[in-house]
Parts: sequence; C-alpha cells; structure tokens
Amino acid sequence: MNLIWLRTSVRLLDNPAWGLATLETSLDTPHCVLLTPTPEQYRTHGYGPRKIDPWLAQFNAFAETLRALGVNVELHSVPTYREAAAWVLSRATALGARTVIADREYGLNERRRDAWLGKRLNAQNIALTLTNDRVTFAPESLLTGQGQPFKVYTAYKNAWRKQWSSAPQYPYPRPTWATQLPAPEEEAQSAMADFVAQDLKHYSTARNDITQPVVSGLSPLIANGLLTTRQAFAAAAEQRIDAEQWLNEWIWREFFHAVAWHFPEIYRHRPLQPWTDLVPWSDDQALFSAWCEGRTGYPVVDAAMRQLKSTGQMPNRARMFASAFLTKDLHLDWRLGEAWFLAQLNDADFVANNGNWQWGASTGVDAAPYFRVFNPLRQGEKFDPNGDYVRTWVTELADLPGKSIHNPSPLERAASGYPDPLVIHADAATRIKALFKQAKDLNNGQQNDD
Ligand SMILES: Cc1cc2nc3c(=O)[nH]c(=O)nc-3n(C[C@H](O)[C@H](O)[C@H](O)COP(=O)(O)OP(=O)(O)OC[C@H]3O[C@@H](n4cnc5c(N)ncnc54)[C@H](O)[C@@H]3O)c2cc1C
Repeated sequence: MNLIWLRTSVRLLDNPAWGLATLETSLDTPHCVLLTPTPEQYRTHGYGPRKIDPWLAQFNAFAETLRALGVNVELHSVPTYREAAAWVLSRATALGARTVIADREYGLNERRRDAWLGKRLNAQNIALTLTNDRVTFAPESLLTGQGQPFKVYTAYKNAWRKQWSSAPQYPYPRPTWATQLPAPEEEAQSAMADFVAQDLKHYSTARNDITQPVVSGLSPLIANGLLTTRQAFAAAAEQRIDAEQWLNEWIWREFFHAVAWHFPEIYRHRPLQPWTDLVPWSDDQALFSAWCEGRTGYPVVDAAMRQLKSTGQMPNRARMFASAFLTKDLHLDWRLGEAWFLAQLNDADFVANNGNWQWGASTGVDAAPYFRVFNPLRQGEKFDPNGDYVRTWVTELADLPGKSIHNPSPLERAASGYPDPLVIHADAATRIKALFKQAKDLNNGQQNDD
C-alpha cells in the first residue's frame, strides 16, 4: 500500500508521483491520494487572497476529478503544516502504508515539516519518498566546478543548459487512467498551448512592452504547480522557433529556487549578501504608503503600483523599475516592498519574489553591484513611449499629450491633482550609492578589525 501526498504539484500531467506509486504495485491507479491545503500557513507566509483562493479551489477541483476517475482521495484542510503532517502520519499508520510519496518542496518550513514527518514514518518502517518536481534538476545536483552553489545566473543557466543537453527532461507520461483533467489544469494547458502557438514568436522583441499583453501570463499557474518547465520546453520544441529567451526566463525561476535551497537564510528575511544589511534602509511609513498607493509623483511607477493593487498583476519590466524605485529612490527597506508584492500578486511565489527583489535592491545574486539604478522617467519614455500604460492607470493624467505624460509640469500636476515627485531621482541615486559605499567600507573595516 502506498500513499501519494500532493502539496504543490496538485496536477495530473507531468507528475512523477503516479509512476513511482505504480512501480510498487500491480495496480494502475494509486491506492490513495492525500491533499492537505493549509490556508493559515499560506497566510503566515505572507500570501494574499489572490494567490490563496485559486490554490484552494485547485485542491477541490483536483479531488473532485480524481474521485470521478475512481481514485480514492482524502482532502483534509488544516491550518498549518504541522497539523497536515500529523494527519498524514495518522493516515499512513491507519492504512498500513509502506511508502508515502510526496512532491518535494524547498522552503524552510516545508523542509522542517518533511523532516518531522520522515522521522516519525521511519520509526514505523514507512518510507517518505520525495519527488523532485518543482524544478527540473534537484538544487544539490547542479553545482559549480568547485562543488559550490551558483550565485550568478549566467553561470547557472549555462550549467543547466549543459545538463539538459546531456539528459533532456521529457514530461512524465500521462497515467492511462487520467482520461479527464481538473478544470484548472485543463485551463492551464490551453493557456500554455495558445501562448506558444500564437505569441511566443514575438516574445523576445516585445517582452518589455508594458502596454501589450505579449508575455505568457502563465506565472500564476506555474506558481501554483499547474505547469512545469519540462512542459514548457516540450511545447516550445514543437513550434520549431527560437524560444531561447522565453526558456531562459524559466531558468531564472529555477535559479532562484536553487539559491533559496542553498541559502535558506533568505527565508529568515536576511539578504544574500549579509554586508548589505549595513545599508541604513528607511522604514518611513508615509513614503511606503505613497509607493503602495501609486502616489510617488513618477507616473510610470504609479501606473505600475495602481495596476498591482487593482488587479494583482504587473509586467516584469514594471516590477523591475517599481521595485528599484522603492529601494534606490525612496531608500526604503526592500523587505517592505517584497512583502507588499507577495500579498498583492496573483502569481506570488516567495522564492521568485525574494530573488527578484534582492536582485533589484543589490543585496542578492548577480555580479552587477549597487550602482544599478533605474531612471523612472527614462523607463517610462522607453517602455511606454506613447504613455498608454500611464493613461490606463493614472487616469487623472489621461488628457496630457504625448511624452509629457511621463513628467508633468508643476502646473499640470496641480490642475490634475497629481502629486509632485517625492524625491529628485538624480539626488536619490547619488545618495543610495553613497549609502552602499559607506556600508561596504564599514563592513571592510569590521572585517579588518576581526
Ligand atoms: C520585483 C519582482 C518581483 C517578482 N515576483 C514574482 C513572483 O512573486 N512570482 C513569479 O512567478 N514571478 C515573479 N517575478 C518574475 C516575473 O516578473 C514574473 O514571473 C513574470 O512577470 C510573469 O509573467 P509571465 O508569466 O508572462 O512570464 P514569461 O515572460 O512568459 O516567463 C515565463 C515564466 O518564467 C518565469 N519567470 C519569468 N521571469 C522570471 C524572473 N525574473 N524570475 C523568476 N521567474 C521568472 C515565470 O514562472 C514565468 O511565468 C518578479 C519579478 C520582479 C522584478
């Protein structure tokens, strides 16, 4: 008897759990599937309803479909991981299981949960088998030549690509009994197929155009375990077009997961580069509220922040300049912005969010150091040349003509009720560089003292 316990990989396709379960028995269908949504735990991790509600619905739809397919499913919603693990332990014991097969999750609390359960299952001669699934290659299997974890994306990507070339990863076969898919998975499959067939060919030229929905929009589905990198590579290969740039974005996601696995301090809200905590980050609540509400006085930043608040979405390019504005222009602590994004985004994923925030704040991965700043006026002019994005979200400026929308005059601001800039970008950029330098010098001094 084996049990499958699915936590994030709540999907039928490309799921290694089914194959593992049937290896042990002569049965086609698994003996029993356990599902334990943990809404309170998700909230404690900082996720908001835009992330949690569809996730919970996904569990219900999955259970319903499995039952219709004749699979025995037990769905048990509990507040926290600890209760979920205790319940799985009791079910495994009561059902006389030999193995519990579960999708591996990499977070710190998730690791603790699995260690807790594994120990107790082992004491009863029950194995806990974790499938590597959220990323293509297990984080500990892809290391530098010196056996160290990668901290630079390009080097990681090259190693990842090399590994893929020598051992391409194909999606796991669909189980014969899976004759229908749960509605969220069916929709995810269609969304990926449509994007790959219609828009992928324009991706590399149009991906930074914040006015166009040319990117895939798949991230909420990926973050909630409905789609995998293997499926993306397989779908792109069928098109026989150059999909390198898009596939490299998927590898960014895998990279951040690997970083989080090797440097679990990030789950304790520490920067990847510890010395950057010597930067005297501000926690000014008035500045922070102005940023959250889209009232910074920089139209393109405010458009992005208002879009986030009202829809839970924001294009990647806008995430880059809006996050950089918080740290490099307002000098606010990156953790404030990180938490706001996590609570608002419909594709919220702790690891992808943290990795990108730390990249933008110059506290995380990447060789390019703290002089990376984004000029919010130039970002607007370059990526929203006609001002359409600003006009959509900062409606009080909608009547301003042409490029002037990115930098309204004091008179235009006063007439439309739009705020003056909170800071002067050039001054703020000079100041943050000085603060970083000061932190670095302080750190070097401390090291010399040691
Ligand atoms: C400050 C900041 C916060 C972010 N927070 C999140 C988050 O919470 N969840 C999240 O999934 N992505 C996050 N991203 C990454 C990226 O913005 C989104 O993945 C992307 O906008 C999703 O759009 P898409 O699905 O159309 O992606 P596409 O451009 O079609 O890319 C395909 C997939 O690759 C992955 N991907 C793409 N870019 C990145 C990236 N830079 N880092 C990691 N994975 C990537 C996503 O899973 C995405 O769905 C963040 C980026 C920034 C700058």
